[in-house]
Amino acid sequence: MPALRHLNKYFSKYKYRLIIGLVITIIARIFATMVPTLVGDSVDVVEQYINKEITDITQVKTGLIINISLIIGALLISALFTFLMRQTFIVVSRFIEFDLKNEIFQHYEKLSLNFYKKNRTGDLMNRISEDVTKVRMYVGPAIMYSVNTITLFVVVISYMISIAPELTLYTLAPLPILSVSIYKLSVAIHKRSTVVQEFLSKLTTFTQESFSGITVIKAYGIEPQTQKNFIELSNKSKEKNLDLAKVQALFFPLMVLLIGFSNILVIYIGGKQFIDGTIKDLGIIVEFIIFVNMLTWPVATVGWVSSIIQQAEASQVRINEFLSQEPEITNTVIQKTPVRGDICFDNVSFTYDDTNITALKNISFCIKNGETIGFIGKTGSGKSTILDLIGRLYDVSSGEIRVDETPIKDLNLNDLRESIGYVPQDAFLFSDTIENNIKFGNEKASEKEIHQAAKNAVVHKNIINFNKGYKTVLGERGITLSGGQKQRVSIARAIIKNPAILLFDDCLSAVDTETEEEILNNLREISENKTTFIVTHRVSTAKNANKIIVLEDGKITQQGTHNQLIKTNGYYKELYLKQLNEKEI
Ligand SMILES: Nc1ncnc2c1ncn2[C@@H]1O[C@H](COP(=O)(O)OP(=O)(O)OP(=O)(O)O)[C@@H](O)[C@H]1O
Repeated sequence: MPALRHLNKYFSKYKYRLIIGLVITIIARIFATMVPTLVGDSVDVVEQYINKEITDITQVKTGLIINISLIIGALLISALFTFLMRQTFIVVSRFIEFDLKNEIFQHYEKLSLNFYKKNRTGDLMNRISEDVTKVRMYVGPAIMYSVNTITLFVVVISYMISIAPELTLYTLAPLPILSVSIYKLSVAIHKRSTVVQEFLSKLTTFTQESFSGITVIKAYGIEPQTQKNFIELSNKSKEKNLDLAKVQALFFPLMVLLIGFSNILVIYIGGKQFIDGTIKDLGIIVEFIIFVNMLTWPVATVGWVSSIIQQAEASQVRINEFLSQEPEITNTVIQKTPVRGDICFDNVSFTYDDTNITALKNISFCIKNGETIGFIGKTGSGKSTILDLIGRLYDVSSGEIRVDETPIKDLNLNDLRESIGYVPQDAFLFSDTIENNIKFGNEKASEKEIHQAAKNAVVHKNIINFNKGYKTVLGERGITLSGGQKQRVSIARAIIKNPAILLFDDCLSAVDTETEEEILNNLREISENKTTFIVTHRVSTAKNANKIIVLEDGKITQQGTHNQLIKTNGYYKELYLKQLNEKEI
């Protein structure tokens, strides 16, 4: 089980708890094994009375009362320690589950965007939830039952051998069959439950997508078709569930059958040995029947535990596969490197690994702190890619980006990202209050600062019109903002961070031109001591920039100020005239 070695560090972390668990288990089992002996003794007392070896009934009664009190005492102590055993092992398994989930999540966060493109979200989620749960079954129940079984075996079997070796052999003979059968059954159950799980995921994805896209479903009137697809899928799911139920139903009958068989063997062989005098006391047979029943579940768990370990190993292999991935972009600089915001692209080219699309070709430009640069160009011309490279979401394929004269790779990555306020093309807001969504840019922001940022992004008035104002919850359980409102909340989030570099990726596209004008005016003041990048399709958004760069197919085709560019024939002038006409219309 090489993959499961990854968990050794956690076992070592919780070693004292595990050792205590081991001691508790041994105590619990020792007290539990006292019960059959006491029952056997009680039968012997009665037997001696019947055989007239004891004639005083009071002596029999006293013997029985003492034994019964001892049985109750041993059972209570054993129950208490069994409770403590679960408390120790299962609690440790929950701790390890928590640690492992955190380890995976932290690692996910470090991984680069390429990792997220190569792997599906469902897969990422499965490894942190389902796979961790399977691993927990190994660190919790599997270890607990193994310790329990080994302890019980050592204590019980050595005792059984000491009092009736031959009978012990016959009694234990069917148990390995039970163990192997349960193992085979567990494997079959696992296979079928994996299929059931897959169908459950399919059903969940289907329903989730249907609810998210309910507007489209209703608008196109495809409810009957959706219903049909759902029924087909849930029928298949039901069939797989029935398959699983069939093998699950075999579990307990199989156990009962094999226990019954062992009991018959004890009675038959024990009876014969009693008759021929090999066994002296009838109490031994009674003891052995109880022992067999005590051993059955632990023996069954050997098979069950083997299957749990196999599943955990497979899950840990999947988890390790992600944990072993190195982030493509790492922070190699420990010392602080504060960022002022002078940025130069020096002959930068960039090709996306997965699509092999060369999004940028020999791009060179410089911008100083306090200046604004606009990027304009057809869709797919490489504008967003430039912003991604500034935040080092990707590293350039060739050329160099310098920030404050330092190559971007020689900057402390955390300082670089902390100095950036980024407003993406698709504004993403969390299912949280508007206030918290804005504060995401600066956790320490006061209420006044939040309101000011929202005012600068011209969304304050919209927010206060909601019943709960800034406390309005967004997302699935809350209200849905319009596209333009989302963009402006996202702008407020960047502004409140007060960063050295502001990156606006086509984030005014859903805002009317008047509001856009108002936001741009506010930004002019805010960005006085900042470096601002504005990506847009609208001339009106870029026109006040100190420099405008026109991109086409990843190359710079034009650059200059608005006034220079409208006098030069080319894409910018054409766009300007077109948008001017639209405005007049
Ligand atoms: N994450 C990505 N992985 C692979 N290829 C990408 C990725 N993002 C963009 N591309 C490709 O790179 C090229 C440039 O895309 P980019 O998003 O930079 O263009 P854009 O000018 O911002 O476009 P738009 O105006 O439509 O936002 C496109 O051909 C696009 O298909």
